Amino acid sequence: MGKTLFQKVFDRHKIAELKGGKYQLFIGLHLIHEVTSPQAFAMLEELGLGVAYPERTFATCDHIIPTDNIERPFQDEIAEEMIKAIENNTKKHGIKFFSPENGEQGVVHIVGPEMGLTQPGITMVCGDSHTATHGAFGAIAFGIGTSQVRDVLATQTIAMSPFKVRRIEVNGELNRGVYAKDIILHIIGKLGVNGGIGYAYEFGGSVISALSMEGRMTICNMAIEGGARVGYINPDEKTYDFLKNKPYAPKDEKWDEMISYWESIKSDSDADYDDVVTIDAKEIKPTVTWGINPAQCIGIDEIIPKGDTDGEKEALDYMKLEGGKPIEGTKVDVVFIGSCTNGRIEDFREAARVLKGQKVSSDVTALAVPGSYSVMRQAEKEGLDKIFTEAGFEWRRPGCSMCLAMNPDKLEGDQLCASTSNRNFKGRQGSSSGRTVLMSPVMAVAAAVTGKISDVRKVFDL
Ligand SMILES: CC(C)[C@H](C(=O)O)[C@@H](O)C(=O)O
Ligand code: SF4
Repeated sequence: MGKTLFQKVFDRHKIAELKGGKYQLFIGLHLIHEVTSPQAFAMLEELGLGVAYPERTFATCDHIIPTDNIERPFQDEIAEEMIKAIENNTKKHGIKFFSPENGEQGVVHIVGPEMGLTQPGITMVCGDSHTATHGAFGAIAFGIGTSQVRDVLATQTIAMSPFKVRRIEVNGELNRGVYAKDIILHIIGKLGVNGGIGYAYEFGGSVISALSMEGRMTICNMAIEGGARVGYINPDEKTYDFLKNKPYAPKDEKWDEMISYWESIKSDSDADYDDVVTIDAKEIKPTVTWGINPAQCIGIDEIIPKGDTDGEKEALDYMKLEGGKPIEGTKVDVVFIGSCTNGRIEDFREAARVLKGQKVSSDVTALAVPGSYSVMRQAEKEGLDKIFTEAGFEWRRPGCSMCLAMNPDKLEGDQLCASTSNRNFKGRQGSSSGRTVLMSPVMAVAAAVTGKISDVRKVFDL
């Protein structure tokens, strides 16, 4: 029996066998941000320890950063303290900081790949649950808690048990108006928010292979929303083309050497999976959430569940939606295009393509927030920002923004937000009664233009 990429990469990074089925695993790359690193550095300080491999650690600031007025000091004192802490900690320990001042800042899961730090066959961690995003390159990447951030800073290793591996194959031809976001929402809808607990998800099949690297990142980004801490895709030519010439990508002979390593860690064709799920692309429609977790989703032309279970009742109640009715036509107050799920250049290109020449509905507030300075610069170079602003969107500076509202971008009261982010939990977007409906960027544009949750296939000539 052959091995999966997960098994090969895990085995290669094992240092020692520990008690209870755990291993000490070497971590190739550690990304840090301002929310989960300050206490980790404080714990190191208390223990009198330094950072073992500062050259394998990279920092950015994303959650708390304002997206309109980025003048320092930030108006919010806590935000200012947090950015100061990461500035000081990175300086003290000789860690590279992708700052707004040097024009390299962005959401951590967008910056890693665009810098060429995210590479196939590495182990990587970040004190952030959406770290599996980097699995799109064939890395074994997962989120860790603050005490593990401390451990990785101090030792560059972590204690963990391997995951089982579930292969999720998506084959066939995608329907019109269906994007990576719809695919992953559909998968989570099918397998549930807890379906992936204990598993790494290996995404494959002809539909996944045909996706761009941006689309693949959207898929892996949401693995955790299905309970899987790791989500990955075997590397291929697209992966290598994306990586080539990125600032931290291997160069010259090292590049050729790495290609042979990357090829060697792909899952074998006879790999032994713990589970296999096959999905026919024809089943997948433009998908939206109607509830309070990402598995509570339906095709845009489907009916909201009636509320037969307590979970459904709770969700309908919170969302102020009526079971048994269509979701299409529900009034939208805010539209948010951005986040580490859908804040990449391809997302803004596709959103701008359908938005061009249209106007945001007069009662909708619409934000377009690039995932990083690099995305922002590229979008502006292509004139995409103009398309957004002329339509009535606000074009902002990079950050997590309204994805979780640890910054001034927040919903008010029970506003309903059509959002390209990854979580529709209660209160997620900054108001304790705010409502989130997850969808793809083009669906968000359709919502912005019509002021309602709409079927993109009816609104635009795709
Ligand atoms: C703040 C951070 C720890 C958190 C995470 O772990 O994912 C955030 O990024 C999120 O998306 O909820
Ligand atoms: S964009 Fe959202 S999901 Fe991504 S890291 Fe920021 S807060 Fe978390």
